[in-house]
Amino acid sequence: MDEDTGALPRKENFSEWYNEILWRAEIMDVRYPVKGLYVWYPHGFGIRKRAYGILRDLMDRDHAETIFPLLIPKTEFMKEAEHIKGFEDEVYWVTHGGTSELDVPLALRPTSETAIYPMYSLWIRSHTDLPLKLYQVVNTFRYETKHTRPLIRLREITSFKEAHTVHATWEEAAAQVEVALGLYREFYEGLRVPVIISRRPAWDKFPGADYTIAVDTIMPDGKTLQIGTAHMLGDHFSRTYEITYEDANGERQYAYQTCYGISERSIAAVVSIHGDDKGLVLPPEVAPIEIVIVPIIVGKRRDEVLAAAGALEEELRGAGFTVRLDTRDMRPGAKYYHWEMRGVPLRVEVGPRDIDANTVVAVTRTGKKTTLDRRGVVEGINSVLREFGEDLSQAARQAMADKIAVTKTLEETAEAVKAGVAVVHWCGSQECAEKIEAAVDASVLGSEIRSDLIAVSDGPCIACNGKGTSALVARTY
Ligand SMILES: Nc1ncnc2c1ncn2[C@@H]1O[C@H](COS(=O)(=O)NC(=O)[C@@H](N)CS)[C@@H](O)[C@H]1O
Ligand SMILES: [Zn+2]
Repeated sequence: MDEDTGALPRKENFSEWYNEILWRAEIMDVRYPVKGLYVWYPHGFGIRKRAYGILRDLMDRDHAETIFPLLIPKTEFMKEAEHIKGFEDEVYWVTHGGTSELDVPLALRPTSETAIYPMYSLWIRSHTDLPLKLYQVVNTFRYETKHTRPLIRLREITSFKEAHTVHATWEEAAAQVEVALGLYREFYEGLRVPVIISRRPAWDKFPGADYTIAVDTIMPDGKTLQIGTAHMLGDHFSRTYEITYEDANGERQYAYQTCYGISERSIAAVVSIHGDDKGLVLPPEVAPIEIVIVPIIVGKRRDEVLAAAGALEEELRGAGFTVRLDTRDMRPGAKYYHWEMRGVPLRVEVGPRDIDANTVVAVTRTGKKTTLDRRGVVEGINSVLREFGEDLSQAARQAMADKIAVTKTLEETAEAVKAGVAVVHWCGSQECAEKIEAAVDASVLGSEIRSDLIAVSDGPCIACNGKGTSALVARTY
């Protein structure tokens, strides 16, 4: 990559800041010659790798990972009416193999229900086969007609983690939706990304689902980003794909299902929420390089400093950190700038004074400086990084809290959604939702809100004065 120079746009100009940081911090190259398809730079891929490592650890607690085929025969895809209606404008079709036309066109999976469920129908025979909980991390394809955006709205979703579970009863499936939301909450805690969970209105639920519960975060420009969803599928798909099981009395029953997904929007959230005017700020948990060592080389003691820096690198690597010793022939300030842009959480400086005092200077990405004893340096760094991660969580929570306003009238709501999320009383009717959306130029995002930053209450619907409860209204990505 060409060495970067010059300051980023200020983060308050979020859209420009976001577009520039993707290449300046070597996350994604947007120059691929197909709209909506982008290329991971290795540094960005390293963030994804660590983030999805956390996600897999959570999923592997009680799911099994596998991979289903990418291509779905039209005959299977077209079976579930509501699902088709929801996706027919977004599906890519493969119609030829080489020069010969395929007798059955093949869909590129937009999501994998119609690839997986015909196999579930073959695999599930008895209640002893249940519950079945599988997931895959694959690329999926959606011919998005809305504005595409790297990491946020892609036509090839490269990091689509989709779980598909099968249960004997509706209640067990409903409980699994709650398990999924718990996993997502833990995942985003690991990324230090605050979330608001809510139930999507019926007209926004996943095609073919009974209901959808979504995980949103609030981006720096006040718009919300849906960074995960969990769907209760009931027995809609099991009736369409004949997923039945013999119960303990030998009766054939239709199974009940859920599915839940996360994509690289999780990385968009990390980049957007923690970044600052100097570049990326990465939580240690997902930083491809956690520590960069910068030797402060002063004249004749050059070799001594380099030797000390090398020994420190060995020790830190031995302790399990991903560490980089930067011995490039550059001013220290230019090195600081380079690694700050890439979000490295901790810089450790080693100079002649430190050697004499048997200390090192640790500087976090957000500028907190600590002098550490060279002896016990691993413990010292661990506590500095732990505190750094906590500080990121707190700052992100506060930033979210500052973007949430409880509003009582349409006028107040119209004002509030320009900078963030409004919490209003809504009766739940589509008619009132449309009135609200028209009046405030934002979306009714969800009800049954779960967030420790929002106190849910009852009150008169701001559109009809009827019995209402708290609901989210916001502009969305
Ligand atoms: N075009 C897109 N680009 C990036 N991420 C997307 C895109 N479309 C959806 N997502 C993300 O993927 C998540 C799951 O997608 S979904 O349509 O809501 N749900 C499903 O596809 C279900 N089969 C659960 S896996 C969404 O919550 C959203 O965060
Ligand atoms: Zn109403």
